[in-house]
Amino acid sequence: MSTPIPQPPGVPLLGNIFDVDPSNTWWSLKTLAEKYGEIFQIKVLGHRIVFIASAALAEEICDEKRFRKYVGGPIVEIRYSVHDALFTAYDHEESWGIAHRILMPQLTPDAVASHFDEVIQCTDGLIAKWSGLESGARTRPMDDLNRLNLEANTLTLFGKKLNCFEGPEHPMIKAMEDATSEAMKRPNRPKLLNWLIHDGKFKKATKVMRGFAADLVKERQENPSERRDMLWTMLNAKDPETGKALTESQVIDEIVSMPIGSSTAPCAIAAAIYFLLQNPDALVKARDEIDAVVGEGPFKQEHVSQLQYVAGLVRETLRLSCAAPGFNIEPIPKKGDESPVLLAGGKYQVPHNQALIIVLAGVNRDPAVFEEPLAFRPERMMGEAYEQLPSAVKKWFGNGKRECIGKHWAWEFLVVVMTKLISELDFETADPNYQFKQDGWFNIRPIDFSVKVKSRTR
Ligand code: HEM
Repeated sequence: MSTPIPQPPGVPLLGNIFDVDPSNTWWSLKTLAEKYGEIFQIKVLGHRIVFIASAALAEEICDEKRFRKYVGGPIVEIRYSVHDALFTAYDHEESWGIAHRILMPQLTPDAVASHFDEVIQCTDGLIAKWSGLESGARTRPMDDLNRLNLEANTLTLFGKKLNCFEGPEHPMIKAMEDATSEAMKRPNRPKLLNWLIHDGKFKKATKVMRGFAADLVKERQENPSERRDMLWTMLNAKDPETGKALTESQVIDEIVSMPIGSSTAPCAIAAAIYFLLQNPDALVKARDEIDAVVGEGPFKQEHVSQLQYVAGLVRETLRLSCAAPGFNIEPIPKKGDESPVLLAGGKYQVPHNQALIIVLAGVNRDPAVFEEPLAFRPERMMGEAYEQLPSAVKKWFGNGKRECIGKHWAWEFLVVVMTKLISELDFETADPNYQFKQDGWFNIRPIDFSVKVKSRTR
């Protein structure tokens, strides 16, 4: 006999519509995970969704022999903007393999390391801006970190300097926010309402994002360069397996997908600044390590792998911030077999085609794995201690075949930016009563988090 999957009581007809705040879905899911534990379900507009919030169950459904990525809900909606790109392709679409094989060589650890100087250059822009702020001025780190991310992403992958720190925010940042927020909200609204009221915003954001990508392509075509970067690869490389190249429209799809994926990284950095302010001991340890490894500088690529405490700090940030808050899984269909899928050795049962969403806020804080799961302890994310953790609590970049293709880019960016911020700036909490809360769409960031920042006093 299986155990019923817990579900909040809900209301007649509308089900659990009021249990999930449409403007902060992931915070609602975190709250439900805290209440219901390892597994729970909700029903909205007749759809049942099952959420997984423990390390053991996440480990089980990350088994690629039984389960695969579920392309549904918001991921299907954002296909309006990027079609069958890497992030949005269905399992059966050939486009995924073609794009993956073409683009992967540009995102290996070595390829990413070759852009070290560019990431430093972009980060120097941020540091100059922050150290030039008037004494005592408050700033919201998220705003400038979004600018830094777009600047670094566009420069390293597409060879274009945007000068994002100057003037008003680049329109791409708002367009990504608008498109992803719309994609998250659409599945829970009646179709007619989407069409009547919300299509306009989605179309406008998509036009801005695709226009941004088209301009990058046009500029490169009009000014051919020796640079063999991601953009060159997108425009020239062929899939070694099928011999196919990306079509013009697919190039735009993949260009747009990169800054959207990458916009998770600034969310993690903003959270790391918060965690360090709350944990001054960790800041001291990180500074001591950076001072010992990099010293008076210059900071070089070969230092990155030596910064073990900073690496632990970045991993602990990814664990606790859940900057990418979850990902979707479904059972691999078996021809002619519609029998229920058993979880935890039969303790739970779900239909053969049930969408399962991993809520990392539950998995990453599972008390069965972590002592004091809410404490920020970079040490548990270093060396042997880290190696021994179950793989389910290290899924901040997703799972298996559909794991984040930008994970090495993200890692380099996070370690380099954190190292420079820690060694060159002093942060102070702007509001001592600030309560950490996050919101967001495809990624989550601290809400209304402000700091005071100045050059480091040595
Ligand atoms: C801290 C930073 C990042 C985190 C935590 C993160 C997390 C993730 C996760 C969890 C997935 C899997 C999504 C799913 O299963 O539906 C994913 C996929 C993806 N990410 Fe990232 N990501 C980050 C940075 C980046 C960067 C820097 C890029 C681009 C340079 C990127 C591009 C992508 C793409 C294209 C996919 C789809 C991959 C595929 O299905 O083949 N991400 N990411």
